[in-house]
Amino acid sequence: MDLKSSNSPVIVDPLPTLALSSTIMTYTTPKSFSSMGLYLNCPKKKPLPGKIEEVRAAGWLDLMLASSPTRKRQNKDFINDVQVDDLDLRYHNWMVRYPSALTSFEAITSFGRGKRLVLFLDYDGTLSPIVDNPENAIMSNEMRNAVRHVASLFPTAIISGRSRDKVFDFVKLSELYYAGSHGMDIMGPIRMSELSGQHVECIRSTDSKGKEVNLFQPASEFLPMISEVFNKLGETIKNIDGAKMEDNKFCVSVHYRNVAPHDYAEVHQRVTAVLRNYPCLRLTHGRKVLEVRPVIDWNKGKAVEFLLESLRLSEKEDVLPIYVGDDKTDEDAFKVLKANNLGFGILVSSVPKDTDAFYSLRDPTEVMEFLKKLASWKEEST
Ligand SMILES: O=P(O)(O)OC[C@H]1O[C@H](O[C@H]2O[C@H](CO)[C@@H](O)[C@H](O)[C@H]2O)[C@H](O)[C@@H](O)[C@@H]1O
Repeated sequence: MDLKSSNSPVIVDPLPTLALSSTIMTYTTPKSFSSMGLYLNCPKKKPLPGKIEEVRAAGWLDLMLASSPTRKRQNKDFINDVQVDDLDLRYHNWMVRYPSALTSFEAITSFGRGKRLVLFLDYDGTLSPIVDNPENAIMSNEMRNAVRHVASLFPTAIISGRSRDKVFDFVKLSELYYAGSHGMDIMGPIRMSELSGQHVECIRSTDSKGKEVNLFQPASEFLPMISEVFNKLGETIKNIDGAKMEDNKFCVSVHYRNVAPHDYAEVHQRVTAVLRNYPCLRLTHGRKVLEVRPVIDWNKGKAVEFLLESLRLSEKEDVLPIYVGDDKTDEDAFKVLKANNLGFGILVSSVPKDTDAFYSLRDPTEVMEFLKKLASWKEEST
């Protein structure tokens, strides 16, 4: 794939784009990119903002400050009941547009009757509550049992920003399909197109139980670059109190959940200063986390399409995919389901948010309740 080709699809990222200079490049862009049409032009980056005001002007600082507000913290900041009531009112108004998947359960199941459901689940904030230390984002046994139960009834996949290995270590269920690194590392079933001899860029492998599976890693040629940038970012943020790196294999997380808000701009500036030398990497924003990833046309939405195809469940009218997730990156999957009228997304949020999901759930506890209800419904209806 020619990186300079003007025919490449362009990623449309709703977040502010990274304001960077492309003057110095220490890393050579991989030349032998595969021919799947996933690789995009490495964008020319704008000059690096020098002052906090410029970080704010680019929209990042407000995003970082607003990221992942918890209900508890908001309530604490509010000084009178009227404002708390106002928040509740806004949430209730929002839920008119994005009704609870629990209270709308009957509508969901009557739509799903006679259809084959496929479940896609995000991990952090969906199956496990958001916690200060990413290493401690443990999934409860009750949630694991609920996921195991639905997976015995419907094809089920976890699609996470974490590395595939790490999310498997948390979930520990071999009966699921896993996509790590925001969908850039998929372990799924052998694709039918492969069996019929068509060329698909997957690696044949075996899972933890020795079953033959396919590995799809569209960003594998970025691995050396990602590992180099991981080290540089670690070095640059090491003396910012509370900042923490996480290696997600094909992407890198820079956590600032435990950083004092007055240092947020500093975190952003240092990260963007490193990235100015890597025009083939881009920066996105999650819940108190900056995420660095390759500029390829691949995301959680594409991973959903890929898995549906691998499972021979794409373009079938009797298939109903449901995606449950809490974060900005899950919106790519919500969009794919909505745009193609395939199925629907459920946003996990306790505050009003713009979303392409159809329904909402407040938190992982409600997600668990929803999964249990789905399992009971399926068992009762067969
Ligand atoms: O796609 P996901 O499975 O939701 O992964 C997205 C990021 O999730 C994790 O970070 C988030 O959860 C942490 C644990 O609760 C929390 O400390 C952090 O502030 C959140 O952003 C994970 O650690 C990241 O690497 C993922 O990119």
